[in-house]
Amino acid sequence: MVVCLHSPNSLLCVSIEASQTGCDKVIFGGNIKKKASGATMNALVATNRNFKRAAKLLGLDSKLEKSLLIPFREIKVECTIPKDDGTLASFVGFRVQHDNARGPMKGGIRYHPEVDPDEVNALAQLMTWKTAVANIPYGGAKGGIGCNPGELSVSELERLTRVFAQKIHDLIGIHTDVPAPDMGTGPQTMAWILDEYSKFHGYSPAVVTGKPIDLGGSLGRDAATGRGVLFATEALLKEHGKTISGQRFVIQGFGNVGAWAAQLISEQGGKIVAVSDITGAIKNSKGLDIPSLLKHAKEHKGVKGFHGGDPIDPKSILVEDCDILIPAALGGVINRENASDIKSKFIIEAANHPTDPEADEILSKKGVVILPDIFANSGGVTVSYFEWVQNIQGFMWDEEKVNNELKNYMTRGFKDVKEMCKTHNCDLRMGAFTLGVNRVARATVLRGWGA
Ligand SMILES: NC(=O)C1=CN([C@@H]2O[C@H](COP(=O)(O)OP(=O)(O)OC[C@H]3O[C@@H](n4cnc5c(N)ncnc54)[C@H](O)[C@@H]3O)[C@@H](O)[C@H]2O)C=CC1
Ligand SMILES: O=C(O)CCC(=O)C(=O)O
Repeated sequence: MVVCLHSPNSLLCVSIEASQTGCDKVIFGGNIKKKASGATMNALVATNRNFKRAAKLLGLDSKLEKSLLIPFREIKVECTIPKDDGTLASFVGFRVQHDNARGPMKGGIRYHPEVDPDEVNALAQLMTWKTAVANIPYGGAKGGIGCNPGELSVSELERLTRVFAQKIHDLIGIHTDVPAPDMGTGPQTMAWILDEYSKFHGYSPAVVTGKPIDLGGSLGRDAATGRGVLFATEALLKEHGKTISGQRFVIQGFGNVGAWAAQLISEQGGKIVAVSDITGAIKNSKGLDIPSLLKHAKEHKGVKGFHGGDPIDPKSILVEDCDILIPAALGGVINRENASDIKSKFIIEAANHPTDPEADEILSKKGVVILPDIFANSGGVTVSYFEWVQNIQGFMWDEEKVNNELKNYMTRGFKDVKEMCKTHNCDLRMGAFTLGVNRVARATVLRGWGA
């Protein structure tokens, strides 16, 4: 038997087919670390830096600081599936459970070629602070599989999801860890995980959120992250004596979050002047017709080729002229290389960790106001919480109640963040970090160490 030890040194994006390697089995080895590429800082280094700044502002004890930083549990599993053509493909799946001091760990599962252990770790940590900022009774987790979902058929995606669920089913659960969708996954992915989990543990809809409505999903969850972005933006603008109406927006990413944000913002009179996705970028200084663009993107699987605007270089999207920039795709996109060219006055972080700490410094000197991810995109996990509550109660809320409650949480969250900014004389990112870290630290100390 020939065994091939495979240790990729950069991206964990490979789908290695055993038949292609000439080996009987492919083993993914080593402690794989993704190096920061070009101007982008490693996601975990960046997140730890923000955490440490917050810990310093709070005057946290160094031992407590260390305990909050180390993840509760890191899971790495090999997922091999037969592809539709009969060959085998192996993928690596991760679930990092960062902290459970405030409740069950909570966070999405991402399918993307650039999923790597450091990034999943960073995203799991961000979930811990995010659920605390939102003041919902959860800790933080995140998962991912290094794959390109666009290159897999629906039945391949189903097999991959079921194998992943088989490997982690004992480590997730209604009161331990509750997954949800993230980039490259959606309600159907959650339905497969629910079905696979239920084979081992009995039917348990609350084990995942972001499910299809027919399986106990919540009304309003699909739009929740985008709607939360709208409420967060309204709260920020109000403080600056402005409203959404008449502001010019640029949005990077036109998936679940970006497309819903665009729709809801344009309904409030905001002008979306440019958007991009993986297929391309388009611009119309008079404002894009969002309903037509949504129809086009659905029919053509992307924004490319939309006739209601001019094509532009997707690389320039973040530096397009606008009042408000909304990154709603990948992490680390705003970095030391492009920060000084950014023209917007406000950045609303709909994506997770879109801004490097180095870019934060540059933008702060330019007077750009950044609404940080752990508050700005917390609408998704907040409505996930409502979904979990509805499942446990066995009682479905109407959409108006979901949206009204979401608005209450986002408005209160903004007030709480601002309060911390005042207390610690800091920017909104540190306001949100100190708020989240302080709440988790308090819960940790109250629970004690079982001595
Ligand atoms: N779905 C959710 O409820 C939440 C998502 N987020 C974050 O929001 C961001 C977007 O997530 P979703 O909209 O759910 O994912 P999605 O998979 O629905 O959409 C992702 C979008 O990003 C675009 N994209 C991918 N690579 C790109 C690139 N190199 N340049 C430009 N566009 C690119 C895709 O074409 C697509 O339009 C992620 O950072 C995710 O972690 C945060 C909170 C909750
Ligand atoms: O809805 C959830 O539970 C988590 C959403 C998520 O992954 C995120 O907020 O980044």
